[in-house]
Amino acid sequence: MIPQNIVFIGAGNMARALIAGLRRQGIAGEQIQVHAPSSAHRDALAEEFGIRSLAATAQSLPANSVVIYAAKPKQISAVLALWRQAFADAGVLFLSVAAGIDSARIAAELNPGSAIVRGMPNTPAQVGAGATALYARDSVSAAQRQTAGFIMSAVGEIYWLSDESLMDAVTALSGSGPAYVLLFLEALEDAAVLQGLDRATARALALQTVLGTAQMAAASTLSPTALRHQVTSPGGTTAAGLAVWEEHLRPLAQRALAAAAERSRALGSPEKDIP
Ligand SMILES: NC(=O)C1=CN([C@@H]2O[C@H](COP(=O)(O)OP(=O)(O)OC[C@H]3O[C@@H](n4cnc5c(N)ncnc54)[C@H](OP(=O)(O)O)[C@@H]3O)[C@@H](O)[C@H]2O)C=CC1
Ligand SMILES: O=C(O)[C@@H]1CCC=N1
Repeated sequence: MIPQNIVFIGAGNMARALIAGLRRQGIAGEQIQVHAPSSAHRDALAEEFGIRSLAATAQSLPANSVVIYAAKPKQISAVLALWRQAFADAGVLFLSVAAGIDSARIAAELNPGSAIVRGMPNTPAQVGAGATALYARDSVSAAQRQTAGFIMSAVGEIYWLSDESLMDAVTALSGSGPAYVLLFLEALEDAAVLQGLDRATARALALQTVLGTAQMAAASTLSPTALRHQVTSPGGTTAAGLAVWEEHLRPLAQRALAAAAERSRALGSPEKDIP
């Protein structure tokens, strides 16, 4: 179901990516509103995408509105307290992309019967290549589920979860993942410069290698392991490089995802002091 009125709370990176995607999908500018404390930020989005800038907290919203929470996790309680009245309409679908904040907490602070979908997108959404995991509470109707899927599909692939507790792992993998891949790119580039390549060539080759490999893996029916074996000649260069990666990479990946998932759980805990 195509939403008629979409309100963004937050005018940062994720809001911008989603608004761009929705406009690409043909959602009219007047159907989208954005609210954030900084008038400069929300007005800039309004101008760029032809949407409406919402200065004050709305007291009521049209039926079947979708509210997309795209401000920081630590602001969610204050925002819910301010907007609670406007969300009281049973038809409002609340879609939160805040890391760590589970839907039970949102329901407790909003209204136990509220229709709430939790999503975890990632920044490749900026170019329509995002990966978003979604979880819907029981109170979400089939039409609302479809609406949430439509919105997040505007910026890439969607994956529905039936167990919300997996959202911390998803956040650690695909939510934070673009930063890991970018760090990997930086590390490859620096290492290639150490081997004598100029920086521009090192950057271009590293980027095309990661991009091409991801495209190859996505197009193939073979597993990553099988594809890796195709690159690895016995006694060759790849085997020599892989021996070094294998020493550290898997334990590092496990520690990194465990740390990120733990942080996701901490962000969701109102008792913890979140910086
Ligand atoms: N960045 C990422 O890779 C991902 C982020 N997320 C989640 O998305 C959410 C947004 O992240 P991101 O876009 O990166 O953050 P940004 O810092 O880019 O944007 C946050 C926005 O929230 C606004 N804001 C702050 N306080 C309030 C308030 N009281 N009411 C309304 N809006 C407010 C800010 O306003 P102002 O413009 O006035 O400063 C800003 O526009 C977070 O919850 C994050 O966990 C999820 C997946 C990936
Ligand atoms: O770092 C964060 O907390 C957010 C959530 C996932 C990606 N960025």
